[in-house]
Amino acid sequence: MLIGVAGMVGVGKSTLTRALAARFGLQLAPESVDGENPWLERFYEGGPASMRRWALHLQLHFLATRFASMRHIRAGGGSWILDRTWYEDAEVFARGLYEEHLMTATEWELYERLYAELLHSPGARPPRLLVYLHGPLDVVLGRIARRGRPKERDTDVAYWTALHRRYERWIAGFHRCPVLSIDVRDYDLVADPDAIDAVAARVRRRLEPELPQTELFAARA
Ligand SMILES: Nc1ncnc2c1ncn2[C@@H]1O[C@H](COP(=O)(O)OP(=O)(O)O)[C@@H](O)[C@H]1O
Ligand SMILES: Nc1ncnc2c1ncn2[C@H]1C[C@H](O)[C@@H](COP(=O)(O)O)O1
Repeated sequence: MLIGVAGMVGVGKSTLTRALAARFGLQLAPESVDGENPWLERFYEGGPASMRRWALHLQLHFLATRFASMRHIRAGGGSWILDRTWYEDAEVFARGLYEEHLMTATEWELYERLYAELLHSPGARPPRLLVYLHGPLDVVLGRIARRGRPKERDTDVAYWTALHRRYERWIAGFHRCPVLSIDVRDYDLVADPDAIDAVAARVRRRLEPELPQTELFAARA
């Protein structure tokens, strides 16, 4: 059993992923952002020139890390929740960098070839459900600012605006697994941790038709 949580940077994925993992007793697969990602700081640190310089390195890092994590998950079995999916890496971020001329056509072709191969791996079986978090750009920008990762705070708003638009387009055409879309203005886990109950109930309702003998949730519902 695998649930993916998807959405724009800063929208609230990690916060919700942790809360759902605790609520349902799922194992959590976090993203590779801090210590073990040597490319992210370099990517952000000098505006478009740095992005161009480090885009392919960063994309290969995320792709390799995400698929390594999926191999580990599939090998171990059990019930998992993912903080972001490989679909977003490739279809939102990497494609966006290419279309905005921050990756060359040759780099994109190489990346795409590798991604197409990885999609055939057992790790790439789609999640049972994708929980898609969305909210207006100003809400998301406010959260990025408040979270306070320095390099993100200093990144031009144009980058976030384009990414936000890409996310909206991407989810509109996403059909690889069932999607539960949640407007992040509907709950506030920071001010009210009990708000997880309502969100968890929505997730459970979406999963139940597919899990008649509930392999998950029964004990904790
Ligand atoms: N439901 C929520 N209501 C209000 N603030 C939230 C909510 N979820 C997350 N936040 C805050 O927004 C910021 C970004 O959340 P985070 O979970 O790190 O987002 P993501 O993983 O999508 O980048 C954090 O400061 C977090 O405390
Ligand atoms: N595939 C990616 N390409 C570029 N940047 C990425 C990718 N995946 C994640 N990121 C960045 C965006 C944020 O700065 C951090 C963490 O993302 P978040 O949505 O806050 O969990 O990594």
